[in-house]
Amino acid sequence: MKKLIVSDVDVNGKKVLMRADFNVPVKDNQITNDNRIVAALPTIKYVLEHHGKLVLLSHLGRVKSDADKAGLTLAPVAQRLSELLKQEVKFVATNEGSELEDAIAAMNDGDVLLMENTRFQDIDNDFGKRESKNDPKLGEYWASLGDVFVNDAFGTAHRSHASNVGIATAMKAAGKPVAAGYLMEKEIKFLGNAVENPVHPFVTILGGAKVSDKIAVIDNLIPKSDHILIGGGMAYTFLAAQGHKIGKSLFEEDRVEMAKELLAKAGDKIVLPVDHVVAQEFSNDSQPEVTSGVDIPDDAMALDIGPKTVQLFEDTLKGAKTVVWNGPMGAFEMSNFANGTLKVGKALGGLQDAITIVGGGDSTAAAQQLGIADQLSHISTGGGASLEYLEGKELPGIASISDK
Ligand SMILES: Nc1ncnc2c1ncn2[C@@H]1O[C@H](COP(=O)(O)OP(=O)(O)O)[C@@H](O)[C@H]1O
Ligand SMILES: O=C(OP(=O)(O)O)[C@H](O)COP(=O)(O)O
Repeated sequence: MKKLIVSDVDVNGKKVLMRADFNVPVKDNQITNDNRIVAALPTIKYVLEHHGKLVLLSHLGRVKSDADKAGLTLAPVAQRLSELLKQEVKFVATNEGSELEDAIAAMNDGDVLLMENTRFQDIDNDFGKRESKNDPKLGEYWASLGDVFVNDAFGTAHRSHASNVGIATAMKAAGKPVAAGYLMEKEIKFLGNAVENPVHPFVTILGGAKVSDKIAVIDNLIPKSDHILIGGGMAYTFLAAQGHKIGKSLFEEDRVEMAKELLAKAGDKIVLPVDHVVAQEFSNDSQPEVTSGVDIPDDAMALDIGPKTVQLFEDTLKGAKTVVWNGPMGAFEMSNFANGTLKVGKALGGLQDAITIVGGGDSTAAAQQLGIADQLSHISTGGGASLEYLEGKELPGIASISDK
């Protein structure tokens, strides 16, 4: 079904609400990779050049308590966006109430404003997670601030939250247009083409840290994939399910049963690490050691795949024609544990005539940091979103955009 695109709607003089995915890696309030901000620029520029009043919304990280707020403010994003646009981006340090409403009322055509992290609404209220549980009243409130809603947050499209689905639902109920942005359009086009008739061998590579989020996608990827390589923080729940010792490695006990079922269903399609780079602590100062086999000492945690695993993954990737990769193979932000991610990325870059897709905020950052991004066919801004899209699922963020 064809979706309404931002260029299909009149934005001139209108208050344009735009949901972007500015969930960028941040350390000590410094953005360490601005890929997701850069990816939103075409839509942002379109609205500004066509004299809209642009009101931006995004989440950043996962807000569980007041203590998280200082580290998860969107203020650094406003600053970076302002540098990229070479124009002031007004940052409003709240996302509800008169301060925000007054700031929007004061906007001129061509102005841009960013409100504070939408997930600050996940704490300190009677509803509970108002944003992440899609409190309809919150969606209605945000929708009341604009004339048009543009959803360009592909990275968040697998979530049904107030700032994407909630606003869209309320806008449509009020007879206002809900359009996709250019990034959303581009991602759907590329991923759609890649998976409609994927050329085999089709290899899926999964890693990263969001185990409980992403383990479920494996079920639907088993029939589509010839091989599923599992590394990074994702691997240890599977190794534990096989009865291996995993020491202090990342582990989600309540996903062990699911891991067992997936292993039984996938047979030898799932390829797991056979050795690891371990350390005593989650720190680059902690002495790295390579294990001789698959078991991990009780006092150590695995922070990267080991050299035998790198070889195994490289061998499995040989001849692959379509590869989808989400999640780094280790804690690549620390130089001692970046080798597995680098080698797997290089193996992808070296494939002949293959479609290679990397998705996710951290995976993209890893590919860029390690200098392999330009060797890949497509860098998707969505990790979980691209995986669920590839599974064939209808993503709620996309479904809630108006049809043409
Ligand atoms: N073995 C590991 N132990 C702990 N964390 C890991 C491990 N391997 C990878 N990670 C972490 O996973 C994070 C990225 O995971 P995730 O958010 O799922 O990826 P993406 O953002 O690309 O979708 C990185 O911050 C990385 O440090
Ligand atoms: O970074 C994101 O997902 P990703 O890590 O799967 O790419 C999105 O911004 C969604 O964030 P969430 O997984 O906290 O809902």
